[in-house]
Amino acid sequence: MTARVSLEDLTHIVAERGRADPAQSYTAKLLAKGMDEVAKKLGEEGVELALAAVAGPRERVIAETADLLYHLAVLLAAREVSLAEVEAELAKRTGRSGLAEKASRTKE
Ligand SMILES: N=c1c2ncn([C@@H]3O[C@H](COP(=O)(O)OP(=O)(O)OP(=O)(O)O)[C@@H](O)[C@H]3O)c2ncn1[C@@H]1O[C@H](COP(=O)(O)O)[C@@H](O)[C@H]1O
Repeated sequence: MTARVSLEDLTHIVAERGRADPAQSYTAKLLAKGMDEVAKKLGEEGVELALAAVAGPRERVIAETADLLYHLAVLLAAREVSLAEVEAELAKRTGRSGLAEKASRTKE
Protein backbone atom coordinates (compact mmCIF):
# COMPACT_ATOMS: atom_id res chain seq x y z
CA MET A 1 0.00 0.00 0.00
CA THR A 2 1.19 3.55 -0.75
CA ALA A 3 2.47 5.36 2.35
CA ARG A 4 0.43 8.44 3.19
CA VAL A 5 0.86 11.45 5.51
CA SER A 6 -2.38 13.10 6.64
CA LEU A 7 -2.72 16.82 7.21
CA GLU A 8 -2.93 16.06 10.93
CA ASP A 9 0.34 14.05 10.79
CA LEU A 10 1.94 16.94 8.91
CA THR A 11 0.95 19.50 11.55
CA HIS A 12 2.51 17.26 14.24
CA ILE A 13 5.72 16.85 12.19
CA VAL A 14 5.91 20.63 11.64
CA ALA A 15 5.31 21.38 15.34
CA GLU A 16 8.07 18.97 16.34
CA ARG A 17 10.60 20.03 13.67
CA GLY A 18 9.87 23.69 14.43
CA ARG A 19 11.61 23.14 17.77
CA ALA A 20 14.69 21.58 16.13
CA ASP A 21 18.03 23.24 15.36
CA PRO A 22 17.53 25.56 12.34
CA ALA A 23 20.79 24.17 10.93
CA GLN A 24 19.19 20.72 10.84
CA SER A 25 15.62 21.56 9.87
CA TYR A 26 14.11 23.58 7.01
CA THR A 27 10.97 24.04 9.15
CA ALA A 28 12.89 25.50 12.10
CA LYS A 29 14.94 27.71 9.74
CA LEU A 30 11.80 29.07 8.05
CA LEU A 31 10.01 29.71 11.37
CA ALA A 32 13.11 31.50 12.69
CA LYS A 33 12.88 33.92 9.74
CA GLY A 34 9.52 35.12 11.03
CA MET A 35 5.94 35.57 9.89
CA ASP A 36 6.71 37.73 6.82
CA GLU A 37 8.86 34.99 5.29
CA VAL A 38 6.40 32.22 6.23
CA ALA A 39 3.55 34.18 4.60
CA LYS A 40 5.66 34.95 1.53
CA LYS A 41 6.48 31.26 1.04
CA LEU A 42 2.79 30.31 1.31
CA GLY A 43 1.91 32.93 -1.31
CA GLU A 44 4.63 31.68 -3.67
CA GLU A 45 3.52 28.08 -3.32
CA GLY A 46 -0.10 29.10 -3.95
CA VAL A 47 0.90 30.82 -7.19
CA GLU A 48 3.01 27.81 -8.23
CA LEU A 49 0.04 25.48 -7.69
CA ALA A 50 -2.28 27.81 -9.60
CA LEU A 51 0.16 27.87 -12.55
CA ALA A 52 0.55 24.08 -12.46
CA ALA A 53 -3.24 23.65 -12.38
CA VAL A 54 -3.63 25.74 -15.52
CA ALA A 55 -0.71 24.45 -17.55
CA GLY A 56 1.22 21.67 -15.79
CA PRO A 57 1.06 17.91 -15.81
CA ARG A 58 -1.00 16.10 -13.15
CA GLU A 59 2.16 15.05 -11.22
CA ARG A 60 3.18 18.71 -10.90
CA VAL A 61 -0.26 19.58 -9.47
CA ILE A 62 0.25 16.84 -6.84
CA ALA A 63 3.79 18.01 -5.99
CA GLU A 64 2.79 21.69 -5.77
CA THR A 65 -0.22 20.80 -3.60
CA ALA A 66 2.12 18.96 -1.20
CA ASP A 67 4.39 22.05 -1.07
CA LEU A 68 1.37 24.30 -0.42
CA LEU A 69 -0.01 22.06 2.36
CA TYR A 70 3.40 21.88 4.03
CA HIS A 71 3.79 25.67 3.97
CA LEU A 72 0.20 26.04 5.19
CA ALA A 73 1.05 23.79 8.16
CA VAL A 74 4.08 26.01 8.89
CA LEU A 75 1.95 29.17 8.72
CA LEU A 76 -0.65 27.70 11.10
CA ALA A 77 2.15 26.73 13.51
CA ALA A 78 3.62 30.25 13.28
CA ARG A 79 0.23 31.77 14.13
CA GLU A 80 -0.50 29.11 16.79
CA VAL A 81 -3.69 28.06 15.01
CA SER A 82 -4.55 24.37 15.38
CA LEU A 83 -5.93 22.16 12.65
CA ALA A 84 -8.82 21.39 15.05
CA GLU A 85 -9.81 25.08 14.97
CA VAL A 86 -9.82 25.09 11.18
CA GLU A 87 -11.80 21.83 11.14
CA ALA A 88 -14.35 23.37 13.52
CA GLU A 89 -14.73 26.31 11.13
CA LEU A 90 -15.24 23.89 8.23
CA ALA A 91 -17.80 21.98 10.30
CA LYS A 92 -19.78 25.19 10.89
CA ARG A 93 -19.97 25.73 7.15
CA THR A 94 -20.82 22.12 6.40
CA GLY A 95 -23.46 22.21 9.13
CA ARG A 96 -25.09 25.20 7.45
CA SER A 97 -25.74 23.14 4.33
CA GLY A 98 -26.83 20.11 6.36
CA LEU A 99 -24.05 17.96 4.90
CA ALA A 100 -21.96 17.37 8.08
CA GLU A 101 -23.72 14.16 9.10
CA LYS A 102 -23.78 12.88 5.55
CA ALA A 103 -20.00 13.39 5.23
CA SER A 104 -19.24 11.54 8.48
CA ARG A 105 -21.61 8.69 7.50
CA THR A 106 -19.72 8.32 4.20
CA LYS A 107 -16.46 7.83 6.16
CA GLU A 108 -17.92 4.97 8.27
N1 LIG B 1 6.79 18.50 3.45
C1 LIG B 1 7.82 19.15 3.60
C2 LIG B 1 8.28 20.08 2.61
N2 LIG B 1 7.76 20.46 1.43
C3 LIG B 1 8.59 21.37 0.94
N3 LIG B 1 9.63 21.57 1.78
C4 LIG B 1 10.76 22.47 1.62
O1 LIG B 1 10.28 23.72 1.20
C5 LIG B 1 11.32 24.37 0.47
C6 LIG B 1 10.59 25.24 -0.52
O2 LIG B 1 10.94 25.03 -1.77
P1 LIG B 1 11.57 26.13 -2.69
O3 LIG B 1 11.52 25.54 -4.05
O4 LIG B 1 10.95 27.45 -2.47
O5 LIG B 1 13.06 26.03 -2.14
P2 LIG B 1 14.15 27.00 -1.62
O6 LIG B 1 14.38 28.05 -2.62
O7 LIG B 1 15.28 26.10 -1.22
O8 LIG B 1 13.52 27.62 -0.28
P3 LIG B 1 13.71 29.05 0.36
O9 LIG B 1 15.19 29.22 0.58
O10 LIG B 1 13.11 30.05 -0.59
O11 LIG B 1 12.94 28.97 1.65
C7 LIG B 1 12.27 23.31 -0.05
O12 LIG B 1 13.57 23.57 0.46
C8 LIG B 1 11.72 22.00 0.52
O13 LIG B 1 12.69 21.18 1.11
C9 LIG B 1 9.47 20.79 2.84
N4 LIG B 1 10.20 20.64 3.97
C10 LIG B 1 9.77 19.76 4.89
N5 LIG B 1 8.62 19.02 4.74
C11 LIG B 1 8.16 18.09 5.80
O14 LIG B 1 8.68 18.53 7.03
C12 LIG B 1 9.46 17.48 7.62
C13 LIG B 1 10.56 18.06 8.45
O15 LIG B 1 11.51 18.69 7.61
P4 LIG B 1 12.73 19.44 8.31
O16 LIG B 1 12.15 20.60 9.03
O17 LIG B 1 13.64 19.86 7.17
O18 LIG B 1 13.35 18.44 9.23
C14 LIG B 1 9.90 16.60 6.46
O19 LIG B 1 10.16 15.29 6.89
C15 LIG B 1 8.66 16.66 5.59
O20 LIG B 1 7.69 15.78 6.12
